[in-house]
Amino acid sequence: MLLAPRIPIPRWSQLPISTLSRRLHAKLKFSSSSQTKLPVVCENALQPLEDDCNEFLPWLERKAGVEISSSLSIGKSAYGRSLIASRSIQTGECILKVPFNVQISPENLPPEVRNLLGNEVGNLAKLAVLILHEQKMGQDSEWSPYICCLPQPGELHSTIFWSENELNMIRQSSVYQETISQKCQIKKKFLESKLALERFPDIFASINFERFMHAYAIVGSRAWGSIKGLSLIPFADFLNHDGLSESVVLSDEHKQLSEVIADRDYAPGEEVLIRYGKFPNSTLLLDFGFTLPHNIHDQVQIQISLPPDDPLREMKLDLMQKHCMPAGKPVNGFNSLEDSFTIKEVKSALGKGKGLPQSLRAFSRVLCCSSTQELHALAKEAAQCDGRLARRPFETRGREILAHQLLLSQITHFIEEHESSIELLGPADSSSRGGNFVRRSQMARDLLTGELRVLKSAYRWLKNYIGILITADCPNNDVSNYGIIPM
Ligand SMILES: C[S@@+](CC[C@H](N)C(=O)[O-])C[C@H]1O[C@@H](n2cnc3c(N)ncnc32)[C@H](O)[C@@H]1O
Repeated sequence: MLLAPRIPIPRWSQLPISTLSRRLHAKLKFSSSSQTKLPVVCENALQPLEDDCNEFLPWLERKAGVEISSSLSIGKSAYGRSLIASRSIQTGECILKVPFNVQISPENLPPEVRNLLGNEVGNLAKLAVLILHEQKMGQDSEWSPYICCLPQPGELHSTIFWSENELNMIRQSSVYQETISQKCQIKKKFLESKLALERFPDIFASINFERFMHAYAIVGSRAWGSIKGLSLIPFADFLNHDGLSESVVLSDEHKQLSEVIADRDYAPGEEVLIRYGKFPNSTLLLDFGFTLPHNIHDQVQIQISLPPDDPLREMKLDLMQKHCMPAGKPVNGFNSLEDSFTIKEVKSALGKGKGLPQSLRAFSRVLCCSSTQELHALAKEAAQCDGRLARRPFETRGREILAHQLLLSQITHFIEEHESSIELLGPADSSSRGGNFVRRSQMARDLLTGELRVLKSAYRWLKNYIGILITADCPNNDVSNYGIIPM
């Protein structure tokens, strides 16, 4: 997550650390409506904390030398540890302030370890090493009360911890591939850190890849990043996520603290939630190990490729590269025309709201060209406009229809794949296997149904667009000239 700077007009934007790192080289059930935010009656009633957490806040306040919160206490909900209003909270009230001096950053690593970890290791891995170090110190760690509260192995549900069988449930989603890449990335970080760790066998001898990955996932799901780097913010990191909340963790450089302002009133006993970011279920699942049943930020990543037997393949590839189309980038060093496009929910099939990404529509226009003349015409048009290829509808309506029919058939294919994967999962909670499998099946279902919703919205938009073109061109719906099947 990214800390929003504490500036007069707050910027409500955050990113999870692991998403950031990937880009750079990373129940108490509440209704999801921000208007009501009433607790939904469920089996997961809020429980007072039965473990040492009663002592946690006083310990942190002693360490910080200031009061951190007068309105929150630590509780347990189905989301794990959580922060609960210990009295009425008013909208706009500052509910916690955690000074920088009790935040944990790579600077807190013992200098002899820190100096051995090169820049290439990165802050996320350094913080993971720090957690492993403090765990080894046990009661002697100055952070021991905090380290004890972190999730244990087996308690995290990011897809990096899923078995091959469990991962198969989400094979149709891009999260499947992203999980594999993320595990490779963590392995790389482990090997880079290992060289340094081996110099301290008494501390790190028992550290294997699994333990490193667990520590890495802890950091990825609960550290905040800012221009200064990356830090764990004890107490603030007990706050759970609501995608509709307007509360985020703010950073005040001037006062040297992080704080949270309530975005609504809370009654005593209610769980206080913040927004980690405007994250789709794919991000929540990979980086945080949970999903939301209906996530308004859902999106789907689709991959479209140019058929290898397209006679104009080389020319199309060349043109796309010249015009810096994302899909023109060589993949794995090969001249492959394939890339992924992100589709968000298309709000209305009738033209209101956002349509499909322009880059995707441009890609399919290039894909459907069947002569060198057509491609030359696209290049000429791009040169005369803003340099971007195929951004305008084809002048010949039939070509525009074909380009969008091509997209429609791809989207239909993705819809069918998602539908059969969801069917294979069976109805919710019907699995005879208990524990993690049931939980992860539900996450897979949330992920795939969210992506399906987005795909269907794209499908409706495309059908509507094609329908308009066909009707405009062929009032009698005689589309036989185009070789198009009437819809
Ligand atoms: C920053 S920590 C929040 C405190 C955490 N519950 C704990 O036990 O320490 C983030 C983790 O909390 C859980 N979490 C947060 N919001 C959630 C939600 N809306 N639904 C399910 N789990 C959630 C996930 O396990 C996530 O990785």
